[in-house]
Amino acid sequence: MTDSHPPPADPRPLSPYRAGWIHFTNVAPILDSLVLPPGVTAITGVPTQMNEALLSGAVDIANISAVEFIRHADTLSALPDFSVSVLGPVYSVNLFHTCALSELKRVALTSQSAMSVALLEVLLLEWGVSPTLERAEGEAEALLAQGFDGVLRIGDSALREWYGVVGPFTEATIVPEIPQSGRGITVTDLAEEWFRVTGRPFVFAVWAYRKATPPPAALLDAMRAARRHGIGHLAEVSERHARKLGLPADVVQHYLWNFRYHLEDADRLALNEFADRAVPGHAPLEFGVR
Ligand SMILES: C=C(O[C@@H]1C=C(C(=O)O)C=C[C@H]1O)C(=O)O
Repeated sequence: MTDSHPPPADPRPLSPYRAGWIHFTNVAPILDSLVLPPGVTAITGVPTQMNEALLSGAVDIANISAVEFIRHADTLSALPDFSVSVLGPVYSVNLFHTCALSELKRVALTSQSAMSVALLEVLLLEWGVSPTLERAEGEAEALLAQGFDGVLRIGDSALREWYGVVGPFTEATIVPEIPQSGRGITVTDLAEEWFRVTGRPFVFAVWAYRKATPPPAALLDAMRAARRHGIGHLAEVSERHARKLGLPADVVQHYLWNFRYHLEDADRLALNEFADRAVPGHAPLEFGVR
């Protein structure tokens, strides 16, 4: 008699399972109330750090820049129903500039983001310009004063800087017309530009995992419960983050309810269109476990 056991019915690894979360405010409605199931651990960081953590194998699943999912579509799968997308403006992926878009010569890039840089490259083709692109950290306004004519910023600091340049205002001001300039600086929202060019949503992040290590069902259940709770308590989430960001709660609440946290057909079509433009020859995009 050998001491062999039948293989487990569910081949997904039970533990330890490692997650990497980009914990910008825009993911707060999913992550703030997430209770990790036993056997799952999580680290946090900015998009480029979580992209690297997933690709190097330091974590098994992460919400990563969608362009890295596209570039590594041969080894990565994405959850079929989670995303950070918008239809139209996003407010936190901004090009701050002091000249017309068609006259850009020198643009500072953020080193926190892969997705916004890839989106900017697609849009530069549309605008018919090819400025030099350099990584440079710091406040947009300071970099513009140092000789850059465009500065790309994302996430919480971009949201705060946008408000600082074009504010103060209330939610009532954003909806009919997004305030776009102040103090000699224009703010171009890259997701709004993508919508103007394609008429589609823009998918910034997906929850991707290496095909060999799909997430346990308990983690997916916990993520869906956390998302239901977060979206159901958006006013509280917004107030908490507004205090941290130093922004009015109604502006933060508008920022958050504007996101599409469920990846739907329109988002997949948009992701495929972006993939074909930004990463020609990419492997087919695969959406895995439910
Ligand atoms: C829209 C944003 O979304 C984030 C932007 C990402 C990127 O630019 O690589 C990655 C994940 C998203 O959560 C933002 O932070 O401003």
